[in-house]
Amino acid sequence: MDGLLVLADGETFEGRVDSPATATGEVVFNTVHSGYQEVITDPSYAGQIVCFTYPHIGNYGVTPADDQSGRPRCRGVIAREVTERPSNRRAAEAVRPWLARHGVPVLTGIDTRRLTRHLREAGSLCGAFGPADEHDALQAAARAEPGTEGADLVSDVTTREPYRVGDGPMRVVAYDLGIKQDMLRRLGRIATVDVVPAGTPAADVLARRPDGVFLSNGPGDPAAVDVDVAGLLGRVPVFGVCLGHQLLARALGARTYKLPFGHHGGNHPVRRVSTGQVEVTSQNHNYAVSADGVSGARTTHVNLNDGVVEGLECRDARAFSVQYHPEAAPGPHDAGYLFEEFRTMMEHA
Ligand SMILES: NC(=O)CC[C@H](N)C(=O)O
Repeated sequence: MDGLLVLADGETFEGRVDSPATATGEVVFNTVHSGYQEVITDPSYAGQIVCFTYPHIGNYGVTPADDQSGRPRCRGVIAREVTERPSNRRAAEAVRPWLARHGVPVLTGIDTRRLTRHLREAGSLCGAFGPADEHDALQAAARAEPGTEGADLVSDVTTREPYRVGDGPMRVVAYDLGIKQDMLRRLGRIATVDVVPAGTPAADVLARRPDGVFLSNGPGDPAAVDVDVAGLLGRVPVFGVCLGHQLLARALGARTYKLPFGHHGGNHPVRRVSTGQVEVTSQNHNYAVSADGVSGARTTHVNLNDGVVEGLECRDARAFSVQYHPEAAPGPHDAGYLFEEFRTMMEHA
């Protein structure tokens, strides 16, 4: 049926929707060419509608091994075209029925290039899409949507009970702030990992006598997420990724701020300051760390597109973090070495 996306600033985009269901959330664009399933099941996208700039998704279906959590996490999916029937006969399911089964609306046929240009110029905006004859209701929903600003979406995605994965030689406690499965797979190769809920006190974590603590990715505004990182610093090695990077930086005195439209893709160039080497990275974040105000830490990685701080290290506290995703899923594996650096830090602690 005819569909319509209405943004909070009134901009509209005509397309097609599969059902009368509507989707409301902060609209972000992701530029990956493949890996739509990893993006859609990444809990970091909770509260958001994802627009794929790549014009055609779904051609290899969905496969459980690619899930980054138990189900799709974004509020809605926008793409120029979503394949009806995957060409990959090994696929467990096609994308459209998979999304329908999980209640995630799909909008296709819109001018995704014009939407992307608009978000780049206007910045991330909340929006709502649904049947084309519901313009006024969609505009009201878009304007009423709080988005991720100040939103603690982590509590919606974290585990309620601790659980254990992996069989590596080290002992790691990982805060589940919306943790991706491929992060757990990478950690599980270097450690036996106790995954704990977001609200776990630092004292409980330290009582497990870990060799290291991992702070995971996750949705929403880091300023709205309450994890006692300061209670860990100096007592145990800490490695943070994406939201975990932002929380570590805040515990070190840094300010976090919202980027105009974030970094969401698989080809962001990041320079490693110590070697000058450039890593092509997988990224998915709307907030960033301001370098000023960080005490006792140095910037280890910088984004070559816009100079955003992409990594920090606090040698005294045996803590380091990156804004981008070393586990990829989706995207390149250039930064996989960071998990070995975490293991080395724990071995020499
Ligand atoms: N992938 C993430 O951990 C995202 C971190 C944070 N929610 C942001 O948007 O910046």
